[in-house]
Amino acid sequence: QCGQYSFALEGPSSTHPVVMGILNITPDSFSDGGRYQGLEFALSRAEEMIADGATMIDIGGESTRPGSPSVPVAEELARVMPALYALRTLDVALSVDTCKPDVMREAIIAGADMINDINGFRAPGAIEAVRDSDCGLCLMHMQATPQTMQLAPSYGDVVQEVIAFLQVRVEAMVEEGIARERICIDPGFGFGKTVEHNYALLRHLDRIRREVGLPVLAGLSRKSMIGAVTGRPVEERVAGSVAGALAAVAHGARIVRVHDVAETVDALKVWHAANND
Ligand SMILES: Cn1c(SCC(=O)Nc2ccccc2)nc2c(=O)[nH]c(N)nc21
Repeated sequence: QCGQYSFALEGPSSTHPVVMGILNITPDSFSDGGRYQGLEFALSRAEEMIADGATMIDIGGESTRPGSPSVPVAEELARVMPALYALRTLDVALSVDTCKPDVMREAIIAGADMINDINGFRAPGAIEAVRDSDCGLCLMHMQATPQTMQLAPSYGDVVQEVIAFLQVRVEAMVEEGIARERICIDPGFGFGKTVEHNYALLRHLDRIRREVGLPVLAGLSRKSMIGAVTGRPVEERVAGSVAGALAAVAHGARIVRVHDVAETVDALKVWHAANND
């Protein structure tokens, strides 16, 4: 199972970017109450995203909205693990979005193909939890914590500081025995950045890829950086998000994390046809 991460990045995806569909399983996505209906929903949503062309799915059990409270590990496991077991029968690479070493460990045992840690594997025990496996690891930049990151984001040179953070974290992981080719990097759009910071990072994504030397994952979908320039509320940000995904791929992203899979896949197909002979 873990090997599907590398497969997702090679094969047909070596020339085409990977579209990773977002599957939120936070309680409000169990809006109809029961966990079972939630699982039914998760499975049908995953099948829909695969049919629409997603080759990876990101399963997240903890909301990371600015100011959101942290979820106890038992609760996060109770949300993530049933979904992971339900989805691992599908022909798709599975990414689990968590910062907790205990959740990482269980997710890997259950066959997760990638661990997606918005905290850059900085929690005590996080690197140990993922070391003895071969699953992919997404290393994301965040300034401060979800509780404080949007209070007053500040940088001297945001691109240089994000590059430096990623380089230091990659070296720390390699030092602790993590194979470098398991890692993809992510500037963390919206995690302790102003709109201007986010667009500077997007414009210089290729420099980030070159200077850190690893595949880039970009997650702009429906975020406030899209809303800020379109004036659209979250549910009306599809066109802006698709444009953001194209821009990210044009600037070197290998994986784009999106809500609107069908629209993004179609746009990337046309983009590819227009830019590759
Ligand atoms: C788990 N996760 C998230 S959650 C935040 C989010 O989607 N907010 C949001 C969603 C919809 C509307 C407004 C904001 N963003 C990233 C990312 O950019 N990269 C990686 N690797 N993982 C990520």
